[in-house]
Amino acid sequence: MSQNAEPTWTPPQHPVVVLMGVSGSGKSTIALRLEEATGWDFLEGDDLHPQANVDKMASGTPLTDEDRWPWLEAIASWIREHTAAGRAAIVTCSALKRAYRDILRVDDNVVFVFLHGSVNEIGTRVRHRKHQYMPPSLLDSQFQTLESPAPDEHVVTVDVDRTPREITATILETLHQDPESQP
Ligand SMILES: Nc1ncnc2c1ncn2[C@@H]1O[C@H](COP(=O)(O)OP(=O)(O)OP(=O)(O)O)[C@@H](O)[C@H]1O
Ligand SMILES: O=C(O)[C@H](O)[C@@H](O)[C@H](O)[C@H](O)CO
Repeated sequence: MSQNAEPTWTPPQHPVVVLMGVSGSGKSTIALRLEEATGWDFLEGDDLHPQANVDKMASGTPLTDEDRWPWLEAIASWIREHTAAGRAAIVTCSALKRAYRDILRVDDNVVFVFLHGSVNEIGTRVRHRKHQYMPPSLLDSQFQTLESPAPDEHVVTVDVDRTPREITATILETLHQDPESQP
């Protein structure tokens, strides 16, 4: 794990954790584990894609910025409701570009966790899974679009070459939550 935040960084008391990364990096897998461990509200960001976006991806065409803006705004609204209410939460969203993350970073309660892996490693995973609409052929464009978080974004980066349990424990420790709370 590399923690890009300053050494003195303390997690917010009621964080909204955005699990980001390319398709197949493990966002949903880790989010479900975090949800089980913490009981925090959970949004699968893909559930807010309009049908046109889903159809486009299913046909093997990458989304454009224009396709993504309204989707990102919808996720940001959900995040804002939670930070305003002081409710901790977990969200999955690819958030591939900095401009996308800037929309989601509604205030200091938002903590991005970047699930980082190589195209080979994640490629093997997506070829071996079944997904409702996302074809493995779109993985290259996901990596081409990805802007790795810059140090000043204070994103927590976690390598995905470990078990989901280990990755989740690392994230819980970073958030000052009990890693033993995982079922
Ligand atoms: N740490 C891990 N080790 C091994 N396999 C993993 C790990 N994390 C996830 N996987 C597997 O990799 C595949 C992709 O994971 P997952 O669906 O959670 O990714 P995702 O980022 O949510 O993908 P998408 O954005 O396309 O929905 C799944 O088959 C999952 O079981
Ligand atoms: O920004 C994007 O291109 C999309 O969010 C994709 O990442 C897909 O939604 C996801 O990978 C499928 O699950």
